[in-house]
Amino acid sequence: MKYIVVTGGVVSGLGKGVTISSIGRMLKNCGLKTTSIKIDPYLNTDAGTMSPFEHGEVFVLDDGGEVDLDLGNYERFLSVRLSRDHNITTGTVYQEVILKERRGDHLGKTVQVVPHITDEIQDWIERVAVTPVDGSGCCPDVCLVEVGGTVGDIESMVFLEALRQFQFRVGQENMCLVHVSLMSVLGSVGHAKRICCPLLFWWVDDYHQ
Ligand SMILES: NC(=O)CC[C@H](N)C(=O)O
Repeated sequence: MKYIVVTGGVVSGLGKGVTISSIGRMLKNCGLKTTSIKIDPYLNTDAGTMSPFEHGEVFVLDDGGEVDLDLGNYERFLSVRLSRDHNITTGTVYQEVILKERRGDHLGKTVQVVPHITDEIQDWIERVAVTPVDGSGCCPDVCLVEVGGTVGDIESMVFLEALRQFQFRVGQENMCLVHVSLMSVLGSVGHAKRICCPLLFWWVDDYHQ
């Protein structure tokens, strides 16, 4: 399994979803089976209770999951059928970890953001990535993962840390990063200011070690 992670920088609404959908479509046209996962760092467990003015229309999946509109683009571009598990939010991850804690899965242990939340995110991605989505019953070859919002959002940090660790779990040769960012050129300076996304460069430096 190969993973392509797409993040965004500076402002949202730059087209991460369309970037994922387009990359996925090109890979599909090359004969690869593609799937996708959308991470929404907000606390809501789904998009169903949010006003369309917040994040756009709510897309309803075959299994009734009310999710971010990006999943609608993935379905249309990649000719796949996704499930509610293809949308991960901070709310769903914490809910799952707290459920396990209450069930006694971690008895005697301190349940923490690292490693319990970060491990849950990685387990979740690995589990859902292999789910057949194109009706053929075959496991996909490539999983595209979109991190919603921007890398500068505090609520995104746990997902970025999980994905940073994920490269070591799956092997760096199996994961690549695409960053969609606004590179502003200030009139007085005359060149693009890459300092606009410092968090990402910390992440990428680690990625290429
Ligand atoms: N803060 C957020 O979770 C942003 C989610 C938003 N749906 C996005 O895709 O960017």
